[in-house]
Amino acid sequence: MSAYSKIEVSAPGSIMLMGEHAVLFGEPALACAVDVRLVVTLRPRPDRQVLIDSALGQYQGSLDNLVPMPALAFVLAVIEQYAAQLEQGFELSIRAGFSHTVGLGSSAAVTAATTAALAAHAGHSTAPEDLFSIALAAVHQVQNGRGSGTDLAASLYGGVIGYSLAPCEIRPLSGLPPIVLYYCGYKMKTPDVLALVEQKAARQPALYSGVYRLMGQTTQAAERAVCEQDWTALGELMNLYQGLMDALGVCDTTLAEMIYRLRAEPGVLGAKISGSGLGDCVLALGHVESELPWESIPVSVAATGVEIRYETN
Ligand SMILES: C[C@@](O)(CCO)CC(=O)[O-]
Repeated sequence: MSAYSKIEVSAPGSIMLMGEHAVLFGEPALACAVDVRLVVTLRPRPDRQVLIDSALGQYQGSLDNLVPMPALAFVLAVIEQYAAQLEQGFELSIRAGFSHTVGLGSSAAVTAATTAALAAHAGHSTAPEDLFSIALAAVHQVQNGRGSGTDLAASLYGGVIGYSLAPCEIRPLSGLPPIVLYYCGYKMKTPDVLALVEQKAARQPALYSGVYRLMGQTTQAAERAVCEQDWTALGELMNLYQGLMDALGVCDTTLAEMIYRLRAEPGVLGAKISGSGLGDCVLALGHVESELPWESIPVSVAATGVEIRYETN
């Protein structure tokens, strides 16, 4: 029997500040954990049953026979990583303090929190570097090998990070000035956007490589700006990166309108798409005074990543 009656893991949401797309081609990225959290609670069971209760659906299965359910794909992919090593099943309850439709990294947060809960239940290391490789394998399983893991790293480690995929490097950075996220009202799934960009890149491979290299140089300069707390430079680099995302083909009329409207605000230092593009969110650095017609989400950086609490009775 387990020595605990409950394991509670909370993981923060996250946003991509820079490095979108290019990070998948070896360039650096910048991301941060944000102050909205998702909580996964695991209660061990005496048998090998797996019960999941979440806003995305209810699930009932067994560690020996995990039936796919698309709405819970990330959670089930993590469970699959541990199933053979677990003696006892469990009940999992998932509660998010933020919507999974806006670009706050809810898939990364649920993957990070579930990985930590199952590692704890299996008696494995819960050090972020150990959780990271398992969580990334689960993401790759769901997304056919696609996904940089930038948002996962931000959710697991917390704070502001510089990130590179291969070799994997997570660099903790200092704080950020105010950020506001605006949701455009629709989004396209990241793997679908990546597939579109892949098609375009296949027609102009040399030019796309050049754009990814420039994106990498821009992100490196942005990481220096964050280290030096030079927010004017960071804002300019965000605008530059946005131009490169437009060149890749992931901007559209609504996102462009939002970006130019935000840049006209006196308190805004820079504005760009956050995430894969073709919908979802625009990120503005600085203060926005005017009422704008899009859902706004003020963001503050979450200093802590995944937190694990055991309860005994
Ligand atoms: C487009 C992309 O770079 C960011 C999506 O938030 C994909 C990834 O990093 O996995």
